[in-house]
Amino acid sequence: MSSTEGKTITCRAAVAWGPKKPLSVETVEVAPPQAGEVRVKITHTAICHTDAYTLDGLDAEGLFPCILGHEAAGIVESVGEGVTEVQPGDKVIPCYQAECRECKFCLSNKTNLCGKVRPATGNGVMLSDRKSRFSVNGKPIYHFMGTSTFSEYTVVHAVSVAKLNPAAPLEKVCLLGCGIPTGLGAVWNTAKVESGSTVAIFGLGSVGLAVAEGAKAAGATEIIGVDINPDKFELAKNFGCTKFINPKDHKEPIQQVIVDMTDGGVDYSFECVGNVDLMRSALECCHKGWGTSVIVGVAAAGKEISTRPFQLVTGRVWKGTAFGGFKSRSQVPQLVEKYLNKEIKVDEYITHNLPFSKINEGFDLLHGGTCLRCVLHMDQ
Ligand SMILES: NC(=O)C1=CN([C@@H]2O[C@H](COP(=O)(O)OP(=O)(O)OC[C@H]3O[C@@H](n4cnc5c(N)ncnc54)[C@H](O)[C@@H]3O)[C@@H](O)[C@H]2O)C=CC1
Ligand SMILES: N[C@@H](CCC(=O)N[C@@H](CSC=O)C(=O)NCC(=O)O)C(=O)O
Ligand SMILES: [Zn+2]
Ligand SMILES: [Zn+2]
Repeated sequence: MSSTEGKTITCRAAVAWGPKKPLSVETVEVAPPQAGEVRVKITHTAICHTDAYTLDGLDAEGLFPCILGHEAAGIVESVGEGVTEVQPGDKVIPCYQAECRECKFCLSNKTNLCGKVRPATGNGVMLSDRKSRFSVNGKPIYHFMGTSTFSEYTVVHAVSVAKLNPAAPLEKVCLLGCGIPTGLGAVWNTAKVESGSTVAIFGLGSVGLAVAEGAKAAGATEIIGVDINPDKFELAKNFGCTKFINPKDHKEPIQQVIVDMTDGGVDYSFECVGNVDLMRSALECCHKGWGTSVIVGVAAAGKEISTRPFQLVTGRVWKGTAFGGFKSRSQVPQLVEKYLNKEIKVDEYITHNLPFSKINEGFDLLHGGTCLRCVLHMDQ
């Protein structure tokens, strides 16, 4: 039993007071976990583009003030009534895609989505009482994605906690909380890329590179990387890309360039930017009759996709993925094992490490074009 069990913890957190405002690292109060909840001491958290997307005011569900962060790892500090699957001292990853294993989504083999806590997490509160566990001098601060990992301590729903192998290095496996599983799973679960396939990847950030790694592992023979930043291409080779295209080097639409170079189009494409025009290009570069395009990128509130219906009538498939289609509590531990067995990369995605106190520098790095993932160390 921890000395803080049942008590409010006062700790550091990076508060987003409003859209486009720098985060403010300050003292927050974190209330004890209620029934069905877990309080986690976050040891390491990365910054994902989706954090920046919400901070920039682009998130339809964005609420302020809030504590962002959703790609992290830590150690259970205490659990609320009825929680039996984890206990204080366990190494865990908070999962924004919950897995209650009871709702109709969880009972379906067709999706990794879960309906139990999503109505609460989309409103920045906990399910049991529709209230927040965070406050600053008594003023409530919203949760984010049911994770809020930009805090030394956070409270999450027990159905959102993946228990890890105690041998897992938290400073590395924190990245298995979002981007890497999303890219790998987009290939393995959502598209189900077969050996010998041709693949096009739009956007060679962490997610796009994980798509490349997943496609290579699936036996794809041609993996075309598309990015407007040529500095990404050398790096992308190490993840499996075999060819590169910079749309800025071509007058024709990028989808035509790809159709011309692949005898009619690719078998699979993945949009990993969040740009609706690129989503159209990604669909239209797919092969007639069977080509499948997966939307991974998160587009700003209000944005919509469009294409000619004829593209679908003639056999192309347009789909999307959330967290790569992985069922979180069940499969994140398996991904950790794959990492420990050197079957998947993690270290290669970490380009920067910073103390938590420098979180705003971490966001600047994200926008700089040279950072894949920056890991924040919460004890610094
Ligand atoms: N669906 C899901 O579950 C998840 C979605 N995401 C989303 O995936 C997207 C990618 O995430 P990250 O890899 O972290 O982002 P990132 O910003 O690191 O990578 C984006 C890449 O796209 C390139 N790019 C930008 N505009 C382009 C254009 N017009 N044409 C070609 N390339 C272009 C950039 O140079 C960069 O290399 C984001 O929208 C993020 O919100 C991230 C994690 C999970
Ligand atoms: N609140 C956003 C939702 C944006 C989105 O699509 N989020 C992804 C994860 S992105 C992680 O980096 C996701 O899993 N969506 C499914 C879900 O249940 O939210 C908006 O409203 O646009
Ligand atoms: Zn993310
Ligand atoms: Zn569920």
